[in-house]
Amino acid sequence: MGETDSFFSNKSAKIFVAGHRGLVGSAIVRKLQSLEFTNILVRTHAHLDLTRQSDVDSFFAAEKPQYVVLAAAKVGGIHANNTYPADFISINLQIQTNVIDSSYRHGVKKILFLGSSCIYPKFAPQPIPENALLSGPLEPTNEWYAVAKIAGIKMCQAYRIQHGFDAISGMPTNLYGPNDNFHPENSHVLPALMRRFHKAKVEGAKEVVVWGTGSPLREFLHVDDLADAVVFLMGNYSGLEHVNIGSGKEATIKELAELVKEVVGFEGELVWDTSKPDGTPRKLMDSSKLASLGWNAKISLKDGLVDTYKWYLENVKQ
Ligand SMILES: NC(=O)C1=CN([C@@H]2O[C@H](COP(=O)(O)OP(=O)(O)OC[C@H]3O[C@@H](n4cnc5c(N)ncnc54)[C@H](OP(=O)(O)O)[C@@H]3O)[C@@H](O)[C@H]2O)C=CC1
Ligand SMILES: C[C@H]1O[C@H](OP(=O)(O)OP(=O)(O)OC[C@H]2O[C@@H](n3cnc4c(=O)[nH]c(N)nc43)[C@H](O)[C@@H]2O)[C@@H](O)[C@@H](O)C1=O
Repeated sequence: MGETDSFFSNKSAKIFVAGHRGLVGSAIVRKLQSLEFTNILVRTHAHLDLTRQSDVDSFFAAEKPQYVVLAAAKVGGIHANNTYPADFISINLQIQTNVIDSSYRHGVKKILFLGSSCIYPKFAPQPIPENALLSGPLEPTNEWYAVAKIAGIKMCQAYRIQHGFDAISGMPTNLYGPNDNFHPENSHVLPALMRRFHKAKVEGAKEVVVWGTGSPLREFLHVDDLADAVVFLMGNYSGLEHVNIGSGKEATIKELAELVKEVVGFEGELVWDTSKPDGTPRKLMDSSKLASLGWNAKISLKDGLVDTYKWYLENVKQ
């Protein structure tokens, strides 16, 4: 079946995984290694700053990767997005523009760009289909990041239309798992709560503060499922439209907090800080397009939380 077939058939192809030390990039490297890909190209941020156009160009000219997965980005939770809008729009636009353009100009066979479910309008129809893109106003707490990600999708489409470049985009829902960012303020809700409940358990605290009202709904996907989907798309999809990547399962923030509390073993009370923003009320994606291609998520939220807490205890300095 032509081009898409060749990704799985050449295990020695040079694959650049940008952002390989992050939550997503590290999971993609693990997945590629488990499939016995032998030529995975990585660079730390310190060795290659992807916002520097000429450095990125020189890197691609010297290394000539055949495939690229772009998992390097400025990423954070609701507070970070709301507090550092300039960083979220400018760093992401720079990284993705440099990597997509250099990939095209240096003969990369295929690139996968990662966006996020926040690209969709705040009040999009639920579950959100791919064609809800640009159909209404964005959620204000993350519109800067969303605009950058929308530009990334459009850049992939434009390079495909004008140059025939095989650039595809995957839109993951909220992710979690090993190598997540557990920063107390700047992280996403799941690692933030895991850290806070763990600290409270160790210190014998009676209560834990959780942000917002607890009513927003979120769809969570374990990063190992996401990595599986990314590799699946590299081998099986070459279309113009971006592809939603979700679990199809949603929980309120209150339900999530109760589950994290149970997994961590904290026995105190939850206190809601309603001065903190709720963000989008609901963002369940319609992942039927990916399902029709033959991919579905496998890891339940409970199992994923148990796995992530184990990783946290073994790897994060307490
Ligand atoms: N986490 C989530 O819930 C979701 C993530 N995504 C998408 O997945 C992708 C990866 O996110 P995630 O793994 O969570 O993010 P992380 O923050 O865990 O990882 C991002 C990686 O990118 C690197 N990076 C950042 N800036 C630069 C730069 N200028 N030059 C080189 N490397 C850089 C970081 O290195 P360093 O730490 O050294 O700066 C880090 O290794 C992003 O595109 C994100 O939008 C989409 C939906 C949800
Ligand atoms: C992946 C996605 O991630 C972000 O959007 P978000 O889904 O709103 O992300 P979040 O995980 O930070 O919050 C989810 C919900 O949880 C509540 N909440 C409770 N307590 C804590 C808490 O302690 N920390 C955080 N961060 N949130 C908390 C919080 O108030 C909100 O209602 C964007 O960056 C966006 O750009 C994006 O792509």
